[in-house]
Amino acid sequence: APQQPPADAAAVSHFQQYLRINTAHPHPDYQSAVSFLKALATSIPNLRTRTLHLTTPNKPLLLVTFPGSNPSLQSILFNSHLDSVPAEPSKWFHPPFSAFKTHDGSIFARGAQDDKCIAIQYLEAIRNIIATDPGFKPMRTIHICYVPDEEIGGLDGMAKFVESNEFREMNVGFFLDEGQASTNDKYRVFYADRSPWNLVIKAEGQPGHGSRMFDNSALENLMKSVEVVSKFRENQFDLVKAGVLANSEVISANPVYLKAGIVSGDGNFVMNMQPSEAEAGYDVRLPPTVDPDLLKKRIAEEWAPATRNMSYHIVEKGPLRDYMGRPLMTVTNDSNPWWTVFKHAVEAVGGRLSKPEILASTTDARYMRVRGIPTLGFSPMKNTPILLHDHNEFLKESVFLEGIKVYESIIKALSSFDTDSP
Ligand SMILES: CSCC[C@H](NC=O)C(=O)O
Ligand SMILES: [Zn+2]
Ligand SMILES: [Zn+2]
Repeated sequence: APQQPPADAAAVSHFQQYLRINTAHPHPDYQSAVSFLKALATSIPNLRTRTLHLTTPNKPLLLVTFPGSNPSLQSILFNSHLDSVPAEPSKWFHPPFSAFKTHDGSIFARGAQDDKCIAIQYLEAIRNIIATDPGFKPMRTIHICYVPDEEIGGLDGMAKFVESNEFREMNVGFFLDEGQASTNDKYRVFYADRSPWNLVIKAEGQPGHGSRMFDNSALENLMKSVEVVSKFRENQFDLVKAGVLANSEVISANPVYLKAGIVSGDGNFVMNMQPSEAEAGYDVRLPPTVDPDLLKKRIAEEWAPATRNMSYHIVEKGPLRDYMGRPLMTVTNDSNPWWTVFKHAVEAVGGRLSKPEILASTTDARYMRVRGIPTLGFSPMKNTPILLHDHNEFLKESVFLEGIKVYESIIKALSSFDTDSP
């Protein structure tokens, strides 16, 4: 194996140890994850830790703090969620909680990209800064939070945290959350997330014998709607395929379930009965640039029209506007000083950023943006296939280590930046 400085080998080993803790839903081992991270943080001089229990004892939130020399300045908060989505071991080359490292340095594990890399990188970056300059003290206080439940919407995690006194007292000025891997030489950065809606459309209709022909059966009505939604989806997707808009800039409406039919005692569907009810579920995502009321009107008039005996239910899984009524987007130009400092810090270590993007999915960043806190999504992984939530998620150790250097630069720059944003 190639020679590796001991600090790098230790950082990689910490990453692997963390990946071996199974924090996948539905039974994430948060206790082990928090004890591990707490021990890792306390092995670094000057870091303090606090564990908060905002809901039940089995959903802890770990807060790591590096106190700044000027507590009157707004602090910086780095975030990483503790949980992962499940993995199907039989579909993986290496067991998903083994953190197996191949001869070419690829580390396979659920969470390697999403988002256990940044959890360890934040801490190792601070460790390196202090190792190089034992007298280093940030001017602004730096916090890292490790939160539960991001993958299931964050209601018992970040949503509760931002309501807490602990959070209010932190006086956060800038928030850095997870991003996504980039397949090219530039790092990606995200200034907004799409907002998720869970949409259920239901049809009711006349039941009847399977042999009868009549109008307005529930399934016939539902299938008409399914076609209409598919057509809308196709039009949106065509804009992406034509290169007019990015994936995350259109509305997606993907079918996730269909439910209909009469089930008999033996568990099979009854074949000669037309059901009186049928429903379809959609995962809908709205970019912050669209008007949600227009989509609601379309759903009411075209996707689930009462004239076809249809009804619908939307569960909005996140806010669309901040407390000032503005779309949830962080400014990425020089009018936002945090952006300028962040960008220069990435460039100072030879990194290049691609054009800021909207994230196609949803993260806990929305809970900060809704409070007007400037927030970027960033996970420094370049030349890396995008494998979050996929089988065989992996990250190369060289990419992981390079990310630590990027955070060293970001942490130093942001924590010593002295004009408070307006
Ligand atoms: C309803 S919030 C869901 C959050 C989840 N986040 C990551 O995948 C997502 O589906 O985007
Ligand atoms: Zn994530
Ligand atoms: Zn995820």
